[in-house]
Amino acid sequence: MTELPPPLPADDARIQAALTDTLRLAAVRETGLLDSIAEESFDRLTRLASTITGAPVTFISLLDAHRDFYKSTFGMGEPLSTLRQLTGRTFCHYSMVSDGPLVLEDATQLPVFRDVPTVASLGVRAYAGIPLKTEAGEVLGSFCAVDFKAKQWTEKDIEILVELAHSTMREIRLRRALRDAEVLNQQLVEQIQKVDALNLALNELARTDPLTGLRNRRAFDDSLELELAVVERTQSPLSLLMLDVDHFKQINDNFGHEAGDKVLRSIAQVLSGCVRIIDIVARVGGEEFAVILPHTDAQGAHEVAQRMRVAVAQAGWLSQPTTISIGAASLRDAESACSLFARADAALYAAKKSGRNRVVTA
Ligand SMILES: Nc1nc2c(ncn2[C@@H]2O[C@H](COP(=O)(O)OP(=O)(O)OP(=O)(O)O)[C@@H](O)[C@H]2O)c(=O)[nH]1
Repeated sequence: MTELPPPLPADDARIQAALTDTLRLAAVRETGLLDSIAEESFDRLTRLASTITGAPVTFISLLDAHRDFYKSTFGMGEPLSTLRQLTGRTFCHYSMVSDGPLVLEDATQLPVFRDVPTVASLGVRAYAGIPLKTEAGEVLGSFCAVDFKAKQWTEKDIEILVELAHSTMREIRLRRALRDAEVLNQQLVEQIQKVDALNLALNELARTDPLTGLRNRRAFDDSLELELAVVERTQSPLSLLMLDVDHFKQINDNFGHEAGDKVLRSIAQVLSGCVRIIDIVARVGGEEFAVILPHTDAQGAHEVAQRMRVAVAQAGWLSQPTTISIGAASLRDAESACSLFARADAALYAAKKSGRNRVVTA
């Protein structure tokens, strides 16, 4: 490389303008590498550069507005290897504004370059820096090799450094693509979570009676099957109440459909207020309700049913009392949900037949 003329140092104003150029700085920050820790994928490249060129020190610099950040250093030794950033004018600044590789055999012999602080402070004499250029033409920093004695860089040395600078840029692009993919992935996860939440809400809606907010018939059927499965394991008692509002047609006829709706909502509240948290209250028909009472025998079920009947009768929502009839049935050995439901319903029918506003146990 001795036949190359010594490079002309760029003037300070040009370097300063390039250092603080907003597009270039944005590109540097976009790498996401500033202040990041050392990584093998970059260290491998600086190590290789030293091995092949024989330069004792190699490094990858990223030029922020007011400091050089070293993403990877090789051969600097302690404590220099922990010095991951430099301030003041550096060779990399000249490399940034040089059109191609900046190759200096002996900085101490060259005007301006000899005044670069690291010449005096660290004893740097030879420098070869390959600008790290984005596809848009922004220079992020340099891939550099340094020697502490004058060095005649061979063409092969420079070719290798140029190749490794390309590899560094590929690594930077790859990291960027990975980050973008991670962001996309995160967005996808969030979308899936939203859809899941919506599905959950929809499912809940499909199982809820819109008028009273209680479980609807479908949810009731599922709950009864589930509770029966529990009973099969635990052998605990379980009872079912079927409730029907007495003469509800008259309520609608006398006070209007809206008043009828209001009564249904109020009954739902009263029934819910009469049970434990594990009990399940559902609206299973127009003016029909059902209550599943886990861990409750016939006597317990009768007590709950009476409590509900009295609470509704005493409510006084309308100028005439509202009453309910209740059929109660307790699960028999190996009985199906269907059979239990039919027996409770038959008991309800008996309560209606025998005068209403009463509880009949199957
Ligand atoms: N307001 C209102 N009325 C309803 C709703 N669903 C059913 N109904 C009414 O409830 C009434 C039920 O009447 P019937 O089945 O004859 O029974 P009932 O009048 O309560 O008489 P018994 O059950 O024999 O005491 C009908 O008039 C239905 O229109 C509802 O969501 N809102």
